[in-house]
Amino acid sequence: MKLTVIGTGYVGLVTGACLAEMGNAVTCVDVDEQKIARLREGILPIYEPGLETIVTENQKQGRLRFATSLADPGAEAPVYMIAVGTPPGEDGSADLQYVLAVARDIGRRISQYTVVLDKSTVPVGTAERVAGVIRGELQQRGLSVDFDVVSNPEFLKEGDAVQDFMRPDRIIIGSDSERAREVLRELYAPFMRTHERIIFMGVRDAEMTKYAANSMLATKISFMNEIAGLCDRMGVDVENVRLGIGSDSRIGYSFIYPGAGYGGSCFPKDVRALIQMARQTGFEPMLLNAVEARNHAQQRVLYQKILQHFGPQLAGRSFGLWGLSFKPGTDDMREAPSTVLLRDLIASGARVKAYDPAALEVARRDLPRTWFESGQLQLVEQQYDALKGADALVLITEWKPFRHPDFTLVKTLMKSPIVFDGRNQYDPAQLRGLGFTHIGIGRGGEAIT
Ligand SMILES: NC(=O)c1ccc[n+]([C@@H]2O[C@H](COP(=O)([O-])OP(=O)(O)OC[C@H]3O[C@@H](n4cnc5c(N)ncnc54)[C@H](O)[C@@H]3O)[C@@H](O)[C@H]2O)c1
Ligand SMILES: O=c1ccn([C@@H]2O[C@H](COP(=O)(O)OP(=O)(O)O[C@H]3O[C@H](CO)[C@@H](O)[C@H](O)[C@H]3O)[C@@H](O)[C@H]2O)c(=O)[nH]1
Repeated sequence: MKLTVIGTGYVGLVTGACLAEMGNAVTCVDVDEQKIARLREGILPIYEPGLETIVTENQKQGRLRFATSLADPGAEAPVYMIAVGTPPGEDGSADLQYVLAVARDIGRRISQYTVVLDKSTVPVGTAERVAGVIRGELQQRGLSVDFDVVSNPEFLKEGDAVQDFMRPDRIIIGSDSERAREVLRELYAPFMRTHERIIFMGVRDAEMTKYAANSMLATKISFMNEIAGLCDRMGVDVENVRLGIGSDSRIGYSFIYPGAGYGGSCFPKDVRALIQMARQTGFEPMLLNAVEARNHAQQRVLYQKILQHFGPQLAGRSFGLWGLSFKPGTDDMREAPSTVLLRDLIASGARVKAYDPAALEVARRDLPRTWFESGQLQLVEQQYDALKGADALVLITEWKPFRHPDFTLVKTLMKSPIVFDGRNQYDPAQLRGLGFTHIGIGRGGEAIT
C-alpha cells in the first residue's frame, strides 16, 4: 500500500520505517529540512534501538523515502498518517497547531478518496476538527472529495519502539466508516498473523483510549511511589511489597516500580491534558490531580534524601550522577527527573559530574549553558569518571551498565561511599556489606522528616 507519514519524530519515523519493512511504499514528510537531509544520508535524529537498520535497509530498497513537503510529487497517497507533536500549551492542554496545519495541507492536496489517520495523541473531538479543516480547504478549492479522518493512537514506548510497533498489544481504530475500516484492515493485516489485534470503536472513544491508557499507567506508578513514601516512614521494604502485590494477576508486575518519578514526552503531558479536558467539561478529576501532584513531589524525593543526609549546606559537595535520559534505551530528556534533580543540586551550590550512555549530546545541547559555564555541571564519557572525588553516587536512570557495577572500584574512586539509588537497583544489605551507605526509594528505615 502507498502511504505518507507526516512528522518524523519518535512516532512518525518508527511508523514509517516499520510499515516500509512490511512491504509498503512509504514517504515520510517533515518540515525540518535538516532532519530530512540527514535521514536521506541514513543519519537518524533519535537514538532508538533497531531503528537505524530498518531505515537504512528500506531506503536502499526504495520502499522508504523522505520529503520536506506534501507538495513533493511522490507524497500523494490514499492514506496519510499524522504523527506531528502535540506539546503542552500554557494551561497544560494539548497544543494542536501542528496537527491542524497538517490538516490544512492535506485539504489543499487531496483529489480522490483519502483516509487520514491521526497517530498523534490528541484530545477528544480533534478528529472532527481535523475533518472540518480539510472540508474547509476542499470548499475553497471548489471540490467535493470523500475522505475519512480516523483516530489510530500509537502505544509504542521509547527504547522499545520498533518491537512495540511490530508486535502491538492492540491496534485501536476509531472510525464509523466501513470504507476506512476496510483500508485499515488491509494495512494492518501483516500484524495479525498470530491473532486478531484490531479493536474498532468510535473516533472519540479511540481518542480517549489513548489518554486513559497513559493515565492508568501513570496512576500505577504514582500509587506505588506513594506506597514507597509510606514504606520509608514505617520500616517496610517496598521491593518486597512490589513482589507481593505484583504476584496478584489482577495487579500484575508491570508499571509498579517505584522510583524518582515518571518523565518523558508522554505521561506528564498526557495526564495534564486529560486534567484540562476534564475541567473544560466542568468535571474536577480528583484522582488525576493526585497522580500529577504525587509525581511532582516524587521527582524531588532524591534531592530531599540528599538534604536529609548531608544537611542543607550542599555548596562544595560533589555528586556523581548516573543517568540523564528519562528512561533507559533512549536519548530523550523531555521532562526527565534528572533535570529536576540537577536544577535543585546546582541551585544549592553543589557540583555534579554526570554520565549517560546515550543522552550526553542531548544534555550538552538542551541543558542551561550557565550550569556548564559555572563549572557546576560536567558531562563525562565514562561511567566511573563521574565518581572521582564524589561525596555520593546518585543513580536516576536504570541503564543496564549501572546494574552490576564494580563496587570495589566505585569505592576507591569516591570521597565517601554513599549511594542514592533512585531506581532501587541495588541490594541494600549487599552494599552495606561492602561498606556503603545505601539510600533507596521506600526501602524502610530511611525516614524523611
Ligand atoms: N514519543 C513517543 O514515545 C510517543 C508514543 C506514542 C504517541 N506519541 C504522540 O505522537 C505525537 C508525536 O510525538 P513524537 O514524540 O514523535 O514527536 P516529535 O516531537 O519527536 O516529532 C514531531 C515531528 O513533527 C514534525 N512536524 C511538525 N509540524 C510539521 C508539519 N506541519 N509537517 C511535517 N512535519 C511536522 C517536527 O519537525 C518533528 O520532527 C505526539 O502527539 C505524542 O504525544 C508519542
Ligand atoms: O514501573 C514503572 C514504569 C515506568 N516508570 C517511568 O515512567 C516513565 C515512562 O516510561 P515508559 O512508559 O516505559 O516510556 P514512554 O516511552 O514514555 O511510553 C509511554 O508513553 C508513550 C507515549 O504516549 C506510550 O505510547 C507508551 O505506551 C507509554 O508506556 C519513565 O520515566 C519511567 O522511568 C516508572 O517510574 N515505574
